[in-house]
Amino acid sequence: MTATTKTAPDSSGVVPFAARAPILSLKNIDKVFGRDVVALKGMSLDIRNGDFISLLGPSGCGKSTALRLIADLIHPTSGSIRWQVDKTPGALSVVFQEPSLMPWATVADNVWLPFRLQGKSRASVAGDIAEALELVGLENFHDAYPRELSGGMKMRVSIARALVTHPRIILMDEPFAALDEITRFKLNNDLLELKSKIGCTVVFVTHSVFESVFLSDRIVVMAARPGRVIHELHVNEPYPRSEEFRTSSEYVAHCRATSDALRDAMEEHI
Ligand SMILES: Nc1ncnc2c1ncn2[C@@H]1O[C@H](COP(=O)(O)OP(=O)(O)OP(=O)(O)O)[C@@H](O)[C@H]1O
Repeated sequence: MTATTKTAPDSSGVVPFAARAPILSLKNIDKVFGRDVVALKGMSLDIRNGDFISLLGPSGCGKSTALRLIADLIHPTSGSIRWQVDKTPGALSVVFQEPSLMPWATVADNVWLPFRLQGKSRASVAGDIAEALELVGLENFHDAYPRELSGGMKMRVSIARALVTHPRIILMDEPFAALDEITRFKLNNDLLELKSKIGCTVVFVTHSVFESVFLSDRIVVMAARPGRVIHELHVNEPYPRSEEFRTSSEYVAHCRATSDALRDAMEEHI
């Protein structure tokens, strides 16, 4: 099957996809590990300013590989990845499933890390650190240590660390998968609020149809063996999205369409 675009009914308030300026483009990417593990085949994706893109698909379809390629942590076997805007230091940041905080450092020192790696003193970026912690609701925890925080709070620190450099793109690899459902819902809501405040672009890896529909305006559905894009769905529903959206008929319709696309992905083998 070739990649298709499924477009959900239009609603007001969402910037049309075609009107968004491109930030980064993947063109016809192949990624082969070793001799014959084809993790990605012919993947193309335009990431545009303000997108919230979810990469959704079965285990092994190459979601994390795509994210690592975008983050420049690994390189494509063939194809190209091009920034369409200037890539300044801190223009891209990554949030992983594990918060991976330094246990010996305070919350504020953990958030300082990306600047520290750029050689900037903590004093010179104190305002940015305070702002990032306030954005994730941890303004009273500057001096706490990771061991004093819940799982959800640790993930908030990890998100603050990703935000602190004011990135153009935030890549998130199943950041909430290890959290309980209530914390996950809360962080989903907070992430959308955060995005509307700072206007960043997000690429989010998930296994969850429900999470992808709630958060995204573009859902890229991938199939495995070899990893590739088989559908792109647009969730043209306005932000902010509230708890009411989770129980609306529109949400249910998008979840059904996304489940159908995921079923295609599970059945696809070249
Ligand atoms: N460093 C590596 N060396 C060899 N094979 C790899 C490597 N990284 C990924 N792969 C393989 O590439 C394929 C895609 O892996 P990837 O982790 O990107 O999938 P995924 O969709 O993120 O899976 P999951 O949902 O289980 O995390 C898999 O077959 C995986 O085993």
